[in-house]
Amino acid sequence: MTPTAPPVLPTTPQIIGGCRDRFRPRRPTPPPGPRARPPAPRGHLPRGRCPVNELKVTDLTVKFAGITALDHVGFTVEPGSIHAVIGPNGAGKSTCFNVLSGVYRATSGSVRFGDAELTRMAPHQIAALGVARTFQNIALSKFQSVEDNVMLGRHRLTRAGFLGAGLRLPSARRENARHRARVRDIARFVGVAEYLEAPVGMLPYGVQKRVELARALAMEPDLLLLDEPVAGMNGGERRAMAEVIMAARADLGISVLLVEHDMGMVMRLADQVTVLDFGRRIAAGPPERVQRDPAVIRAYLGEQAADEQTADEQAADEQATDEQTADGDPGTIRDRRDGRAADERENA
Ligand SMILES: Nc1ncnc2c1ncn2[C@@H]1O[C@H](COP(=O)(O)OP(=O)(O)OP(=O)(O)O)[C@@H](O)[C@H]1O
Repeated sequence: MTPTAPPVLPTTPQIIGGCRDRFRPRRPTPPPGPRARPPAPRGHLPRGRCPVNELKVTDLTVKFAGITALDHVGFTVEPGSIHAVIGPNGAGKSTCFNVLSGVYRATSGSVRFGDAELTRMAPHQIAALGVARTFQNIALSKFQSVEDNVMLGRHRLTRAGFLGAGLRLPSARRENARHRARVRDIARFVGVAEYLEAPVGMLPYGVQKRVELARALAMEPDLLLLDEPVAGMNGGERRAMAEVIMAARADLGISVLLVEHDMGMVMRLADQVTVLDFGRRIAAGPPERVQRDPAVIRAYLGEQAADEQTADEQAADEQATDEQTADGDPGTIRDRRDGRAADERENA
């Protein structure tokens, strides 16, 4: 089956409690032409609030027996921005995500989301603050329908207790209907509405990944943590997912922190990038700057390749990279350890 692109609804985008002005995408809209970005899908997701909380990671250290997976790492995710954490295999990206979502305990350091200190919280408490995450490997109930899977994301917003729902009290039925209507809105937003009745396990991989994103959005998050959202996808599926992520930020004002190996995706989506290597932060800044950073090139390509980049070559690279970046091309960064990013270039 071929992936289905999210629909572009023929409506004026509804932005949502004034979020649009406040969280307008920071990069200028590219001019029309062959390199113009496709329009983001428009949704109907009324929200009563705008995210105002920044995520501030300070001096975060995580040690496993004998291994320092994160070593005094720090970065800030501004409200309404897309921030990428990248790095070669084993750099500490997943460990970082697992601390932010309460799965791992930090050895030291701080993770603040607004006024809350997340390092002392359990995953469900962090979720209750409006932090939702997706996983590297799809974590959905394969035998349940798309609708029921996305409904699981509404759990923390459900007021009717187990008894009320079991007895099918009128108030519980009304609430259930409201949540299901919202789930349908969200399914339209991410482009999976046509699959609502289908068991998740029957769907193509790219659609399943979008269902997982729909479930995270069903939690009405202020911050989305996306762990390799396009891993294993083909080119069409990647583009569809990229559009949904951009729409979540642009139309809903949701902040996004993503870990991704696909450098084309990172360069295209991220406002800011933090680069880790062997648990340390080796670079940070806008993607255009980070991809030219010698420490980053060294981390991905190795010492020799970095040394071979003479001043003349760098000047030539810069010009080429500017052109590639406009196309979402990964540019100079490739993964020295598994070559995945390089293979993914043509699909970006
Ligand atoms: N639960 C754990 N127990 C022991 N060591 C761990 C654990 N989780 C991660 N590590 C180690 O911490 C280091 C960082 O791993 P991590 O998975 O965070 O890297 P990563 O950047 O996400 O890599 P990848 O891109 O391959 O997913 C690695 O050396 C890894 O072996």
